[in-house]
Amino acid sequence: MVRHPSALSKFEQIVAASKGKKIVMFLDYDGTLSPIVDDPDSAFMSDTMRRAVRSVAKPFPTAIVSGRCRDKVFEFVKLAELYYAGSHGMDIKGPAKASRHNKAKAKGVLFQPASEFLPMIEQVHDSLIEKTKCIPGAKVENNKFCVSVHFRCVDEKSWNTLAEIVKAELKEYPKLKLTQGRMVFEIRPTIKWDKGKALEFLLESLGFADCTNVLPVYIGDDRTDEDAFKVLRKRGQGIGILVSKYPKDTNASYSLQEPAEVMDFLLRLVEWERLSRARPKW
Ligand SMILES: O=P(O)(O)OC[C@H]1O[C@H](O[C@H]2O[C@H](CO)[C@@H](O)[C@H](O)[C@H]2O)[C@H](O)[C@@H](O)[C@@H]1O
Repeated sequence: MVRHPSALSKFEQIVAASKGKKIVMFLDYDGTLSPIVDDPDSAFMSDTMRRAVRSVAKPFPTAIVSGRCRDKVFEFVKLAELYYAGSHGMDIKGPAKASRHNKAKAKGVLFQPASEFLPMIEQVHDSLIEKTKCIPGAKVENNKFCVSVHFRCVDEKSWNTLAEIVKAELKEYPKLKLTQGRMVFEIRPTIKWDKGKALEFLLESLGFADCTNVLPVYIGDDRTDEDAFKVLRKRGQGIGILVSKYPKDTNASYSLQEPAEVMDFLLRLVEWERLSRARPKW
């Protein structure tokens, strides 16, 4: 498998592609801004990473796109000036306050294409809490429009049993589907909506629909981020960056090894923007 070039070593190539264009940043949370840890409730973001994200969001409109529910990812990130797309893009909200990025339409935008699924997701969540009690280490997380069933702390011998419990539950809900992330089963509505659609929705809300003068940059580590990388490829516009230590099959064009490198990349972008503003234009 090919290792995609490092977004740090190809930094000049990336910023050259942004000439005459507005960069819009899209950042996944787990595994991208915070390191992967055993307990999903302890996936804290460092203060230095928070400062880097805050700095990048000043010159560039910035969105967090996560599988987590929006409120929870906001509790971790704590930056009110950002856009948030929680539940794999099914819960989108813009900053309440006006900023220089948000044209009237994007300010306070709220979009929840799966709201009819709320009661069903609640039911599945409650039922899976009961049914997985017999599997030590299993953790069921309510992500509002989806449910995550974690097996990172489950003995490998019980992975199949847990998968069977989840699959059996889903048989009762044909309108829900099962996908897999990093040591987690993700239960989601079957609607045609994902992180890629959320990216397109946010670009449109920001006033960049059908524009050629925009360069979306999406950084993510998980399978669900591939939907966004695919959208960028299809548009022939934007930069997809996969966070991974190992070569993977991906639709991204560049890679970064871990959250520490993501932070370096964000800070380099901030510095490049500062210098390009200061440079005389003749
Ligand atoms: O789209 P993301 O922001 O990357 O969210 C995807 C899932 O991330 C979380 O789970 C993952 O990170 C946990 C903490 O490091 C880790 O324990 C778990 O094994 C990973 O799968 C989150 O808890 C899930 O709800 C998200 O769907």
